[in-house]
Amino acid sequence: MSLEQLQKEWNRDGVTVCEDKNLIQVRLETPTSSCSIYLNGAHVSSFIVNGVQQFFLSEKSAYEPKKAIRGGIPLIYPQFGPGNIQTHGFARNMQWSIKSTFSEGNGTIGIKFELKDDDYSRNIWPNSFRALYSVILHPAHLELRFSNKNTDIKPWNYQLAFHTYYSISNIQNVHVEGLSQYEFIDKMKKAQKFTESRQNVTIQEEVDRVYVSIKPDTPIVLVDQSNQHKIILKSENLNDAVVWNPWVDKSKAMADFGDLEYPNMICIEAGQIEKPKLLSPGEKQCHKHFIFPSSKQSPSL
Ligand SMILES: O=P(O)(O)OC[C@H]1O[C@H](O)[C@H](O)[C@@H](O)[C@@H]1O
Repeated sequence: MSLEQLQKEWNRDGVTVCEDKNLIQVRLETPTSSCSIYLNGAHVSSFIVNGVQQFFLSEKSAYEPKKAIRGGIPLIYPQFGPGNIQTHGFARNMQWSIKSTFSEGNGTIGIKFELKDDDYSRNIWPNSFRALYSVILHPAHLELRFSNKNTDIKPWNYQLAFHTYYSISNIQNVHVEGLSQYEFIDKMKKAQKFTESRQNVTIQEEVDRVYVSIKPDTPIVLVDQSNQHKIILKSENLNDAVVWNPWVDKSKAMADFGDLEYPNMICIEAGQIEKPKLLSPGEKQCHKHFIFPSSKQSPSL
């Protein structure tokens, strides 16, 4: 569908379809918040509350069809990896279509995207699926709902992650709360398992960990001490959380990431990673993730 057709079909109060960096993007807006989502990957690239950008986006990111964007929220599906197919799956590389826009009251504005298997996906992963992804912008927080259905005649399993890149003042000023006493798979140490002993998880080197079996309703909190900014993360039906910062060497090795950008970002990813979900033919699963920023500027949270 052309940009003009998409605009005619979907533009309304609080929803604008536009072109950005040669890709189609949808912008959602409430009086106090906004967010942008590329159809390529249904990739949320920006989330602003009370004028404060919450997400990191690399200046070196590619913006091309079939390529992942470095920053915001790459949607990782149907595999996190390592596994049989490309790391982090293919959903972040594919063009999603818009299914509907909606409001659930209280000043919210939402958009639902759809992705189904096609020749490209079946060439990578030989299974039929239908995925729906709703991005719901609230006046002061973001809600993400992902559901997927097995439309195949055989069972298959999947992993999922909201691979969110947060913008921070400096990695030295931040810590993550809520992970204490959880086991984690340390990808920097041959995927061995350890138990987190710290109340406040800080980062002083390359970190790549999957914290597992996090109790439902446990909030994870990203605290930036320099500007009193906090981001509270909550999930439903997602058991794991990744903490990642590439630090010096890995930053240099990534073509789509600046060598000196690592102090200004941290990824905290809510996901279903350690134990993939099995879906029988016709079966469906839903997952939710919520991002609540709060700072001195927005004391209501
Ligand atoms: O380069 P990407 O595929 O986007 O992956 C970037 C990073 O994402 C995750 O956090 C993984 O745990 C890391 O191992 C990986 O390096």
